[in-house]
Amino acid sequence: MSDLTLILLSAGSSSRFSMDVKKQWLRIDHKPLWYFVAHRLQSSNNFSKIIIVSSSEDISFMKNYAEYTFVTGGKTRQESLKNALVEVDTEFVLVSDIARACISDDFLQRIIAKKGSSDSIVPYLKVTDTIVYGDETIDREQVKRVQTPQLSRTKVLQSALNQDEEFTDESSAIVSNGGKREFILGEESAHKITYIEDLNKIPCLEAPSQDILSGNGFDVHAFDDSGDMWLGGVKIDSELGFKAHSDGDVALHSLIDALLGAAGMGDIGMMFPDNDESYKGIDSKELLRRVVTKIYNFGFIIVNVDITIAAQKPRVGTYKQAMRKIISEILKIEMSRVNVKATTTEKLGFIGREEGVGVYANANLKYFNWKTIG
Ligand SMILES: Nc1ccn([C@@H]2O[C@H](COP(=O)(O)OP(=O)(O)OP(=O)(O)O)[C@@H](O)[C@H]2O)c(=O)n1
Ligand SMILES: C[C@](O)(CO)[C@H](O)COP(=O)(O)O
Repeated sequence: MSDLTLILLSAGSSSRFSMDVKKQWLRIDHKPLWYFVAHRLQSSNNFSKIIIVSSSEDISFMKNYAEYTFVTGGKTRQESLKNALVEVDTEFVLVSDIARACISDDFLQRIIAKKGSSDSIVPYLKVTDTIVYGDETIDREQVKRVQTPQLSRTKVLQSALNQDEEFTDESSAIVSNGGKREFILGEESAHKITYIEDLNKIPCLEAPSQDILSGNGFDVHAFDDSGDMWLGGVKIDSELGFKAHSDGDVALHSLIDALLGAAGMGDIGMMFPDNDESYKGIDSKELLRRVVTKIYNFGFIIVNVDITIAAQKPRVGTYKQAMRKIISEILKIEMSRVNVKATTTEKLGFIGREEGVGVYANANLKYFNWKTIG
């Protein structure tokens, strides 16, 4: 049984990366970056457990990829780490930023070989530029650029993080609590992705797959006379509305399912349960906006969508352009990539009997190609 647990910190908000996609979700071929890193480190060593710390929203999607121990993070890196340490039952713990994507096997082995020789084993890089602090040029030989992974005695780290102070790395907390740290030479390829430009500074990342990911949706709503009729994001001139927990926009619901299907993110009912009062009467454009934000955050772009409205009534021909316009604005794609079709069912079935409307939708996604920027 291994005496070492790996914690990967992935609960940051990626704000300095300044893109719609969070850096954790950039694709390396088909793998999200967080999974690429976990998989890479996992194959280098026999860890007792691998703990991934992330936001609860991310964790629900992360579970699609692999069976790690997932822990919900906190407001700061340190809070996230404290949450994860609760799950650690080994003598030693290796902690790394998920954003250090290209840690080499040789580097990892050098750190692990030092296990037990100090409370904290810390990789660093030397500084080669002149360093000015305020107005004073300081001795650069005394300056170290601290990296991760850092290897700590679990109990020492737990106690160090109980101090009433915020630390930016494990070793600083340990030293401030009276523990010892030992520095070892780090490596350039363990550089942290903070800004988009950092992607050019690390060597091991393959371009994202350019496969098309396709999803479909289908939804039906019955007519009722309780409210306005909304279809494809547009108010329809009708004395009837749709029976629903939300505003009943059956076309947008079908489209949401198509988008979630293409992304592998479940379905509309999982995301917006119809027993949740906060969604009562909600504008479905708002639901679509939330889904689109997630789609982009999780590293996808939307290629095109196609919607077929099966309705004996209302006639939707005159509304199709308006639907395409509003949908393209919400999806942040060209209007030419949004198609809306309508058909009757030749008076057959529940649609033909004018009891309600059914909508089929299709969506195609691709991974965001980060190789083309930066
Ligand atoms: N509340 C937080 C904040 C950060 N981290 C993690 O700590 C590491 C170092 O943080 P950084 O690279 O700065 O990531 P972000 O916090 O996401 O970036 P930013 O500050 O630009 O928002 C990252 O792996 C990040 O996911 C974390 O687990 N929990
Ligand atoms: C731990 C760390 O990676 C060492 O350099 C760094 O301090 C964390 O980055 P952050 O930007 O302060 O979260």
